[in-house]
Amino acid sequence: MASVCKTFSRGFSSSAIRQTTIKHLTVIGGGLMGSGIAQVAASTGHQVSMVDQSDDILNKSKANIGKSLQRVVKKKFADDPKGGEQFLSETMGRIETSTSAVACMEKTDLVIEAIVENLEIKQKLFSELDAAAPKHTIFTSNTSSIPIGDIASSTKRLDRFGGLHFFNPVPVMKLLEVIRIPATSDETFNKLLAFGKDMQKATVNCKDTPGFIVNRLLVPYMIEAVRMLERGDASPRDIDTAMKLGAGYPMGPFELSDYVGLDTMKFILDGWSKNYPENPLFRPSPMLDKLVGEGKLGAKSGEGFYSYKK
Ligand SMILES: CCCCCCCCCCCCCC(=O)CC(=O)SCCNC(=O)CCNC(=O)[C@H](O)C(C)(C)COP(=O)(O)OP(=O)(O)OC[C@H]1O[C@@H](n2cnc3c(N)ncnc32)[C@H](O)[C@@H]1OP(=O)(O)O
Ligand SMILES: NC(=O)C1=CN([C@@H]2O[C@H](COP(=O)(O)OP(=O)(O)OC[C@H]3O[C@@H](n4cnc5c(N)ncnc54)[C@H](O)[C@@H]3O)[C@@H](O)[C@H]2O)C=CC1
Repeated sequence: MASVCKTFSRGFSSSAIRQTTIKHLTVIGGGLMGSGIAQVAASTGHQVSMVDQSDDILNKSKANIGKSLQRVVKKKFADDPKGGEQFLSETMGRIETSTSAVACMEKTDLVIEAIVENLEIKQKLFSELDAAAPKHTIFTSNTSSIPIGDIASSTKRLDRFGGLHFFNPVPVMKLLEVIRIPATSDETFNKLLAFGKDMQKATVNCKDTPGFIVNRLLVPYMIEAVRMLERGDASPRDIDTAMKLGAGYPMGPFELSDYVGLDTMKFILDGWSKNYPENPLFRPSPMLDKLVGEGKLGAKSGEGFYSYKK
């Protein structure tokens, strides 16, 4: 059921054959991830409703999308400023904002949830959406660490539920992990894979196992970096330099922590510590608790392991 998408601009597969019939999606959460997902969805021709808790937050999200799109335009339309302007205004024009997720359900084919990493809050949201959304609407979560099955259990549409795990920054990172729970139908899973292709991401399939693929490997590494600092083995700067120059990572673990957000890291650690109390890897981190307690959440708050204040 492929259809030709005529709205793409140059550099974004103007002749691409759309893989799915997902035309409208609702992205819930306009933070780091939600704004990136909304941006890429709109720039690949989808109509997007982006939802958050207040118009203030949504205005900031739209401003961030505008800045990120400028970077894309600078690169992709270096020799075509008019084309760049058109791409930017068409993309922004496909994004509408709302403070009510329920109000967006009527017209939506796909929900991507990217709110705070807390099971109870995600379940409450999805149970409300389940009552409001049309039968065909597929629900997904972008959770980093919560089992998709636990989130889906708050709904009656387990066959139309899956995980779409994007990576930060979404406009740059090429990977999308597509997760199925045992009840996810083949039809739903195939639609999610096809949607990933429409988003111009490379997809990998994964069962609903803790951390999926990337975070199963990344989280222990990040935890050990913080433990090294807590033990006084080395400074954040030296650990970051070592991993960049010695292991070829684009960012060291402390730069990446600040980029991901220390509040999100704490939600992940606390959640896994509750779910796997026997695993010493997930014991609380006094340093992380202190920083988050002081409101030092990383780049987004101006300070984390490093300072970003100008
Ligand atoms: C004991 C306690 C421990 C706590 C335990 C918990 C641990 C939890 C950890 C797990 C976290 C889970 C998060 C998750 O679920 C999954 C993730 O997303 S993990 C993060 C994955 N991301 C990365 O690893 C990013 C690595 N970094 C990079 O790739 C680069 O540094 C980055 C692209 C961010 C920036 O590149 P850099 O060269 O440094 O800077 P430039 O500014 O020059 O950018 C390069 C290039 O990219 C373009 N660009 C950058 N950002 C954007 C953007 N937002 N929008 C659009 N374009 C962007 C920029 O314009 C440049 O383009 P050029 O054409 O090259 O000029
Ligand atoms: N930060 C990262 O690098 C990555 C995060 N994730 C996951 O994505 C999700 C979002 O993370 P971030 O974007 O980093 O968080 P964030 O803190 O930047 O943004 C979350 C947004 O959700 C909004 N929100 C909270 N509750 C809401 C509700 N009930 N309804 C509507 N909006 C609500 C907040 O106002 C905030 O704007 C989390 O599940 C996280 O684990 C996944 C991949 C990478």
